[in-house]
Amino acid sequence: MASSGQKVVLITGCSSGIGLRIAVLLAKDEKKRYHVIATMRDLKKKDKLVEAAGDAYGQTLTLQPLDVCSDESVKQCVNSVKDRHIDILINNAGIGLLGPIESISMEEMKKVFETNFFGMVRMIKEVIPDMKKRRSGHIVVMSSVMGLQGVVFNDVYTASKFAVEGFCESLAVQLLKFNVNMSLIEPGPVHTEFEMKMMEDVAKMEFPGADTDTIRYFKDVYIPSSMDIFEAMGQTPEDIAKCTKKVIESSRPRFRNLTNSLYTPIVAMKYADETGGLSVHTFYNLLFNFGPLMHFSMTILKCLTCSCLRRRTISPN
Ligand SMILES: NC(=O)C1=CN([C@@H]2O[C@H](COP(=O)(O)OP(=O)(O)OC[C@H]3O[C@@H](n4cnc5c(N)ncnc54)[C@H](OP(=O)(O)O)[C@@H]3O)[C@@H](O)[C@H]2O)C=CC1
Ligand SMILES: CC1=C(/C=C/C(C)=C/C=C/C(C)=C/C=O)C(C)(C)CCC1
Repeated sequence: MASSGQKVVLITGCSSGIGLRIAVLLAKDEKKRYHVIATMRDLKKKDKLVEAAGDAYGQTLTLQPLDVCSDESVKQCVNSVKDRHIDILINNAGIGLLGPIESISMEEMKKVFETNFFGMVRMIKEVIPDMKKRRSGHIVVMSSVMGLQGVVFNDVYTASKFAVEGFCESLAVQLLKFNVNMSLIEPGPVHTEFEMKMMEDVAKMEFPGADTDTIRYFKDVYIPSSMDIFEAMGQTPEDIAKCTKKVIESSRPRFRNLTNSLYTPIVAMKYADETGGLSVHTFYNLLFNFGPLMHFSMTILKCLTCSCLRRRTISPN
């Protein structure tokens, strides 16, 4: 149970990756300012978290089952919290989906929206009545740079994160009237199981319904370039956890928080040309004309990220 003065933080999707690291970092806060309710849909997967939490487990960190795709599970979990008092909700649970849309079933696409978008909405709907009543609270959402800029062959995942962005941007205004803050964290590539799960899915894919050219562009052009991007730009889940901690500890938390300054030019490009042409053609060229030279284009990207742009992101340290 939280002791007085401690902030209650509920985090979704703590069995691995970013959620696990945020839970551990907050639970190990040296001033013990947080009581972390780390949730996961299958408690059989708790070992990695329990081990990483060490002494904090059972003290500043407790576990609860929570599946963001189930109304009942969300209700049960929030009801299990003393007085339903949650100071900070961190919506982290999410899944990826990669590949030509011709090969992806509608069921798979709906699952991505059910988890990434409706899962977040379900959580927020459950906690805001109490936060509004108390005139205090902070909702943090793990969005993505793919919520700001579309990326080829990530069509459905990107769409789910765009939905997250639109929803939160709209709700943030109303919540501010009740002194409830809303913050989006916008990571680029992060080395977690997310990356592994997607690559495993791709290896198994047979691409029904897709033509040979599309399959070739996906497997021989996109995948190697994407691996280069992960290698050159990839952050660790610890980096994202540190950025998230900074955001929740800020006296005036920002709404959007890029974690990787290398992405700033990509996002800026979108706002530099409202017709969208600059983004579409730059991405086309980077992938199809400079794809084999991706290492080289990564260097250009790094040069573009000058110090004034760097100031606009939150460094993990
Ligand atoms: N890795 C990356 O490159 C990036 C990731 N993100 C976002 O970060 C978030 C975390 O991803 P990351 O840590 O990388 O990936 P992981 O796959 O390591 O973690 C995802 C977590 O979400 C959980 N989850 C999935 N479905 C549900 C559900 N229905 N209910 C509850 N939990 C669920 C998973 O649980 P289980 O073990 O049960 O499957 C797991 O704990 C996601 O929202 C993702 O979109 C954003 C930008 C980049
Ligand atoms: C930037 C960029 C590319 C890839 C970006 C990738 C792979 C981003 C991954 C982001 C993730 C994993 C976000 C999770 O939410 C391409 C298309 C190769 C073309 C050149 C520019």
